[in-house]
Amino acid sequence: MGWLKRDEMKQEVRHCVSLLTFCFRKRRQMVIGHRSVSRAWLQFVRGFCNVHRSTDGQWSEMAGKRGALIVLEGVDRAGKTTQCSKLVQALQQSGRPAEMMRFPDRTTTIGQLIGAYLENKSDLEDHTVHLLFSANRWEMVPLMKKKLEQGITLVVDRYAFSGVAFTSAKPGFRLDWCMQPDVGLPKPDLVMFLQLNPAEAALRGQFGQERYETSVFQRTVQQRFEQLMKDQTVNWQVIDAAQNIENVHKDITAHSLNAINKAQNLPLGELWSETLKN
Ligand SMILES: Nc1ncnc2c1ncn2[C@@H]1O[C@H](COP(=O)(O)OP(=O)(O)OP(=O)(O)O)[C@@H](O)[C@H]1O
Ligand SMILES: Cc1cn([C@H]2C[C@H](O)[C@@H](COP(=O)(O)O)O2)c(=O)[nH]c1=O
Repeated sequence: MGWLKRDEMKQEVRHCVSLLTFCFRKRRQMVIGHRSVSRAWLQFVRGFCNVHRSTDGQWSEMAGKRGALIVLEGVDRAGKTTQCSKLVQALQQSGRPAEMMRFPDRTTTIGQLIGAYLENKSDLEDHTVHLLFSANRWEMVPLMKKKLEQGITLVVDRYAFSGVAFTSAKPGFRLDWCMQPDVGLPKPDLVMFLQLNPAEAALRGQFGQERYETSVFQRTVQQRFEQLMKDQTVNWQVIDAAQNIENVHKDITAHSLNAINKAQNLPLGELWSETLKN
């Protein structure tokens, strides 16, 4: 038998820990007097193997091995949601704890105001709605940090880059003004820009229903994203989103695995803290 690769080794260790946990739970039920000894032994085994199980039952590595913050960006209908779901599924299936988030998160009180605005059910002043989008990210920061610390990789459908690209596509909005409210957010370890011609994106499912879904506006949004991608403090990767779904997924997975490996021993950064200093 050949040597096990690092990931296969980790899988093996996780299986052993599962088995040991099961055995000791059974033993605990039988030998009540030795309960504390069994618990201590279990903790030792998990600590030794550097793994723990989160509340939703996923295995993850302990302190020092944080999850990665991975963001997918692009114009409307570029395929972000499709690819976020596929990536999370693939990571989970390979034993890497991962969860999806999306912005705007329309479930919160702030998110509901944004949702009504996007669906043209209400009107909001342009600066106000920009700040609401940003507040909708800040309200999720404690949860995001907690999950990353637990070793869970977060795959995020849009982030502050959409915030800046969409608002600055409106007349009278400077890029740096738009960036300011999001300075200091958790900095993504990787931002993948799904590159697709806005004209092609407009041909995909149900385009045109929400406020920003006009080809003219999306073309300006695309230009603003291109300006943001010049910032070398952010790890941007451009993905050809005109390929079929499986090939886009392959590209995204390769970049993500690389970012996950690199991020696990690095501290989480702060977005745009350096970029806007001068
Ligand atoms: N690579 C692809 N090729 C063709 N169609 C695709 C591809 N990826 C996604 N689609 C289709 O395009 C539509 C939009 O996909 P999806 O919702 O993933 O995009 P999105 O970028 O999240 O959109 P939005 O930002 O507008 O919510 C869906 O009907 C989806 O099935
Ligand atoms: C995060 C964010 C998004 N937007 C825009 C971009 C889209 O047109 C919608 C969200 O649509 P989705 O289908 O829910 O992805 O909102 C924005 O203007 N500002 C932001 O910060």
